Amino acid sequence: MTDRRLLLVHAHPDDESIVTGATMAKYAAEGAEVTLVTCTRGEEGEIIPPELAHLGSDRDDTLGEHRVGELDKACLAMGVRDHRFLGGPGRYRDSGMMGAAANERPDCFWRADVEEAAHLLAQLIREVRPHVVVTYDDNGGYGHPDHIQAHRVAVSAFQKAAERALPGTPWQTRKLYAVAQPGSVLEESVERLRSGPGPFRAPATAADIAPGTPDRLVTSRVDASAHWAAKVLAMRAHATQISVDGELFALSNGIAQEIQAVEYFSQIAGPAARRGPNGHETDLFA
Ligand SMILES: CC(=O)N[C@H]1[C@@H](O[C@@H]2[C@H](O)[C@H](O)[C@@H](O)[C@H](O)[C@H]2O)O[C@H](CO)[C@@H](O)[C@@H]1O
Ligand SMILES: [Zn+2]
Repeated sequence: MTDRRLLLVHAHPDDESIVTGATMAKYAAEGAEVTLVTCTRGEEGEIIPPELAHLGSDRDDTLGEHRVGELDKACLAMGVRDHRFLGGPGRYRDSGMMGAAANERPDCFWRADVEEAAHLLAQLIREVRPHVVVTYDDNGGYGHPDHIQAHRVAVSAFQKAAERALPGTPWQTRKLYAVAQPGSVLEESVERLRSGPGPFRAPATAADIAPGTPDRLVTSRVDASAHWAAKVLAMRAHATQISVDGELFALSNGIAQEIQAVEYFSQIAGPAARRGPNGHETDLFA
């Protein structure tokens, strides 16, 4: 086992590539052990290529299995060799966007027992013994129920894994982070996209992309520029969810976004980050 082990908790197959793909590729390339935990198989996703529309939850309902294959290709592109589905493939189903009928399904992640799911994740954490765990902020980044639930489960599991009361060998992960999108970075990106959206729709405001993270809460800036190409390949693997054109991409909503190889994080728990001259730490393992 190396002395740098990173575990990431993501909600759907595509999130890992979109928001942490460059960071995962960087650390994997540098010899760290990178474990990806995905909470659902993305069964309720929209489908971009018309020829795959039949996979949808309102038709064959086989999009989940298809996205498992997309995720395998994305992991290959990032050099990530350890991937798990929380509770095993299909244990928790994609809940759909907030307010969707799929939120009411008893098997959806949004209706999961958080402590039961956290116990499953804590067992994974004790097996992997990561130095760093990455998840989302308490709004799930943009309010998607599965992202919010992933945050809740990850925070609870981070604590449970270290509890001595639980049977097994405790493991105290050193640092816990949330993925961040600094508001200032988002605004600058939207300015560029408004005049150059490529083949996609220009965002009217930053809110069209994400609420953004207050800059003061952003602790870490990982520059994985050398791994930008790996991130692009990983994003292209998620062809039902993501369209890529040069340095731009769009989800099924068609709104242009930039493919960034500098990825940001907010530390949630662990020893305070040592900040560099621009106010950020640059290595999650520091
Ligand atoms: C990045 C992410 O979390 N994608 C989720 C999300 O997909 C969005 C959803 O279908 C929305 O309706 C679209 O407008 C948007 O373009 C999509 O990115 O929610 C899906 C359903 O829960 C999920 O499968 C997908 O991975
Ligand atoms: Zn998602």
